[in-house]
Formats: sequence, C-alpha cells, structure tokens
Amino acid sequence: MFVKVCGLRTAEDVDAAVAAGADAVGFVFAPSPRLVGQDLARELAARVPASVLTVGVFRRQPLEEVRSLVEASGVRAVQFHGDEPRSFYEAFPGHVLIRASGEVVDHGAMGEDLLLLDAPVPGEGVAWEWKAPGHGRKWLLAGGLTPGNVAEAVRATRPWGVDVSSGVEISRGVKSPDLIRRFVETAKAAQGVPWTRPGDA
Ligand SMILES: O=C(O)c1ccccc1NCC(=O)[C@H](O)[C@H](O)COP(=O)(O)O
Repeated sequence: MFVKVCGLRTAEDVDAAVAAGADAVGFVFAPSPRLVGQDLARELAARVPASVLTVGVFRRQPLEEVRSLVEASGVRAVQFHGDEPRSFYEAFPGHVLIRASGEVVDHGAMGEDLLLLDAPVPGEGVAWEWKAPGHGRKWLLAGGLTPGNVAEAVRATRPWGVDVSSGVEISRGVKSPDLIRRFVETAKAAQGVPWTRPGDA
C-alpha cells in the first residue's frame, strides 16, 4: 500500500511522515491553509530521503507559476487538482504525474502516472461515497480518510494507495506526528494491491 501524507508545512511534519514509513509527502502550492512557498518547500524537500517521493500540489494555477515552483522547490512529482489540460502534464517530463479528480475519469488521458480519486473539494477532510474507478491501473484514494476509517475504505475500494491531509491534523493545517504514525501504520496493514514504484507499469 502506497501512502502519501499531504499538506506538510514543518520539519517535524516531514520527519514524522518519513519515520512513519510514508511513501510520498505533499507540499501544497495552491491557495490553502497549508500553503507553502518555494523556499520553505525546498528546505522541507531536502529533508526527505530519495526513497520517498516529494509531491508539489497545484490547483488552477498558470503553467509558468507551476513550472517555477516545481523547479525552485525541487519536488519530483506534480499533482494537479483542477481541470488542467494535457499540455500541463506534458510540461513535466521526468516527473511523476498525479491527476486528481472528484469523479471517475479516463485514466491515462492526460498522460498521468497515477489517478487520485478525491472529494470534489480537495483538502477539506470530507469523506465521499468512496468507490473504485473500475480499471486495472494504479490509483489513489483520498477524501476524509483518517486512522479510524482507512482500513475500511481500503477494504471497500482496493486502491493501490491512499492520500491523507485533514485526517492527520489536530486543527486545520496543523499536523499531529502521532496521527501521521497511526495513519501510515493502519494503511500499510490494510489489504490493498501490491506496491510497485509509481510510473512503472
Ligand atoms: O490540502 C489542501 O488544502 C489542498 C488545497 C488545494 C488543492 C489540493 C489540496 N490538497 C490535496 C491533497 O492531496 C489532499 O491530501 C487530499 O485532497 C485529501 O484531503 P483530506 O480530505 O483533507 O484528507
């Protein structure tokens, strides 16, 4: 089970996610209480070992802004949460590409490596009627996941991975190392599909 912890803003958050065994950590560059700037993101990304994927999260931002933040922060993956066109995905060869969507879409149509099925409004901690996209490709489940419900969500939908933000916070935008540890532990123990590196077939 691939586990991404999103919306990290402090060195303690990052260290907790890495120590817990997260496979990816996300830095939000879109308007959000979890927004980080390029310098902080670069500092935080530098703490992350190469085995853990660093993800820059964007929503409805101009391509030049995205490009500049990706380059300056050094993140290795780019996650789009709006209706960004294919040209946005094509602008980042060599990066892992994550396409987030609030509905089941044609996986691969944008050239993405991973599809992230999320609530209609991201990062709000709202659980939706979780369902699988109905194809054999790699996808991540997100939206209102917590240490208390992630096992049930995984059992119901059998994703390749999961993504969390609000469910590991003690207040909006403030992560809890203990909740991060509990979430990663529970998700890893849940019965998902076998882990392989994102981008591989
Ligand atoms: O987290 C945000 O505030 C955010 C803002 C704008 C675009 C994306 C955002 N988050 C993306 C994520 O990957 C979240 O982890 C995902 O939506 C799940 O969030 P949650 O339901 O709070 O666990």
